[in-house]
Amino acid sequence: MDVLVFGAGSLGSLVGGLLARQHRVTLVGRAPHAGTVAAEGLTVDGEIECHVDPDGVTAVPPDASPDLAVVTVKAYDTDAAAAALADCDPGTVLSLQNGLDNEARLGDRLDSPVLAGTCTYGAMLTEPGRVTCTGVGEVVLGPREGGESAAADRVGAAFDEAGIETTVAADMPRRTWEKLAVNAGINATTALARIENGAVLDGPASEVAAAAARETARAARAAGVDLSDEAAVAAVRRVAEATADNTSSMYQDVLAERRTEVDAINGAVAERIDAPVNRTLAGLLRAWERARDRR
Ligand SMILES: NC(=O)C1=CN([C@@H]2O[C@H](COP(=O)(O)OP(=O)(O)OC[C@H]3O[C@@H](n4cnc5c(N)ncnc54)[C@H](OP(=O)(O)O)[C@@H]3O)[C@@H](O)[C@H]2O)C=CC1
Ligand SMILES: CC(C)(CO)C(=O)C(=O)O
Repeated sequence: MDVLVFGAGSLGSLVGGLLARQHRVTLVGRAPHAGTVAAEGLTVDGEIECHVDPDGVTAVPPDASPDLAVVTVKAYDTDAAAAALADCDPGTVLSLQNGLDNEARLGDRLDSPVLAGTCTYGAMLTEPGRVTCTGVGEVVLGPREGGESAAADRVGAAFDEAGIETTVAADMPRRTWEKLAVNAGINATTALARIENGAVLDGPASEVAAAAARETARAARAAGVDLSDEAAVAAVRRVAEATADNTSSMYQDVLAERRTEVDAINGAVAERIDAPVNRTLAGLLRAWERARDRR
């Protein structure tokens, strides 16, 4: 399969690197990483080790016509990704991003079928040309509106062939909302309290995380998706246990003084229903981002 990964930072480099063991892959990322990949290849280390030779570029090549485009930019860059992909008319598009509405935004702007995906692999770009796999997880993908499709089966088979743990699912709307509940519960709570994921399992942070997850489940049900409060809270606890020592991506963003994905996570919940916990978490993170922008 001819695969173009749009947004070759941490996750895109890991997924693209693993896919390159079996497929022709182009990583679209930033300098100097893209140049190093083009000149010297990409090294994957950590829980998976390999060295592969994908193409590395800083823009979608004018003659690109990929069978699959995997979108791995941060949620706030999704519209720009869609604009950049419009000209190359990918056979299928797959979002592996966190947050709500990424697939809808891509679908609104592209003619290609857009698949939803969730990913529990952990990735960290450590230097140009090198990405560390910090956790082997699973990719779950399927049609964004649910059900089955030949495109989802093809992409699932291609990921499988490359040795990526993959499930093709017919219930992506529920799974996307469940992942949102996990991120709504863990990310902002850990970023604001400056704690590792495991600290939401008990103590003062646990009720904040559970309340944010319950509100997310309520927003899911308002959108016609069957996600119970109990399932959402159980998912937060399961992930917090499995990633107890992790610094969540939002906490990492705050530590590095980077913009966060709060708008697509807690903000997306608070936009849909009256959700005081998510509204407060989003408000505090946005206040921090505003102060950061002014520094
Ligand atoms: N890292 C992880 O382990 C996991 C991440 N995710 C999700 O995956 C998504 C990506 O996360 P992550 O990989 O950590 O983020 P990164 O910031 O590491 O990667 C995104 C990359 O895309 C680049 N990019 C953005 N716009 C363009 C463009 N127009 N052209 C070329 N490159 C571009 C960014 O560059 P720049 O920063 O210069 O804009 C950055 O290098 C997020 O939604 C995250 O929540 C999900 C599961 C695990
Ligand atoms: C699952 C979790 C919470 C792992 O840290 C994550 O997706 C993130 O940090 O963004």
